[in-house]
Amino acid sequence: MAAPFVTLSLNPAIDQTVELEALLPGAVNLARGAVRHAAGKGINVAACLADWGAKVTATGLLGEANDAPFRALFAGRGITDCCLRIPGETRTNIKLLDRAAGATTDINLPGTAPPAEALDAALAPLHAATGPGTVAVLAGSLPPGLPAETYAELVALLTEQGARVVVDASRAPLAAVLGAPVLPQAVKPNRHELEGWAGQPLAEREALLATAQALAARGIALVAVSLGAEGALFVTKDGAVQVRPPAIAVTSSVGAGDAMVAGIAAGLAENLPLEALARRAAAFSAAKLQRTGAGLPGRAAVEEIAAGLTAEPLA
Ligand SMILES: Nc1ncnc2c1ncn2[C@@H]1O[C@H](COP(=O)(O)OP(=O)(O)O)[C@@H](O)[C@H]1O
Ligand SMILES: O=P(O)(O)OC[C@H]1O[C@](O)(COP(=O)(O)O)[C@@H](O)[C@@H]1O
Repeated sequence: MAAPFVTLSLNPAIDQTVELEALLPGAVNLARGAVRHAAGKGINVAACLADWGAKVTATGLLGEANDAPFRALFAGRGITDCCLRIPGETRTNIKLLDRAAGATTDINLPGTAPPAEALDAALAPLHAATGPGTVAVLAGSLPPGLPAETYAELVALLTEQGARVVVDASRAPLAAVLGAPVLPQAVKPNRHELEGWAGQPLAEREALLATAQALAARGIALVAVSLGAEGALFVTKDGAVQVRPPAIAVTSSVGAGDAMVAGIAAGLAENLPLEALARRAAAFSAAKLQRTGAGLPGRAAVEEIAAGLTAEPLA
């Protein structure tokens, strides 16, 4: 039977989070400590959905030399592990938490080029886990050597299989998805990614909204534009809302976007109306911000946060 949720992670990562009093570029920085987590966009989405209580299958590529943290995460969360192991290591991305500035500096490595035959072998379980009603999440960068059209082609194939497809990508893969004849059900660019696609700054909310509305008018059912501490815009062809985050202490913003993607996927699976879906997605992010590493505190806590949020209608 097809899984309700399937994620694809072609370029996952181990996130090494290094905590500093203050980041001083060009100087010797003494860290308070460091932690390592299995991560990457699709993996983080799978962890959040599993913590929400959903049945999730994780597909994609993992380096066989350092897959222990991923195996532990899948086992701990009850995620079905259908990731293909390939020779070598999954990349390590560095996250520098600057406590004084309250900011995170991300250093994301390119990842390792997979062997030629690996892509088809990795995609077979994705297709096997997909059927009518599946929500398929394609998230994160592509490793070196994979064509920019990889996600765009998958959107068409998975849609043909009856899935609702959510894409979280940037740069050339995002442009390919947005320019393809078959569009996904939902996309979640952040401001920077949407500006990169539009080829111009989108400083004002009106410009962001107009760009998102143009994409929705072309046939993407939900366009979510995440704006960090300003929250996010959620746009359909029939309406638009902004949800602002609750006042909470931020432990780590790494993975907040992935949590939002998971919330969108959970909302799509239940056919939630725009306002409820937006509050759920923002609540997933808010719940994630209170912890380092992927995941949520559990469904009841997330629902409580969602109940306290307001979706402000936009003209
Ligand atoms: N510093 C922050 N304070 C409050 N909420 C935040 C903060 N950073 C992120 N969020 C929440 O997480 C969501 C996703 O974060 P964002 O940084 O926009 O995504 P991405 O990680 O994809 O760049 C935001 O829409 C917002 O709801
Ligand atoms: O696949 P990319 O674009 O290189 O990003 C990978 C990085 O993004 C993350 O998934 C976090 O993403 P968000 O902060 O946007 O939610 C990290 O875990 C990972 O190191």
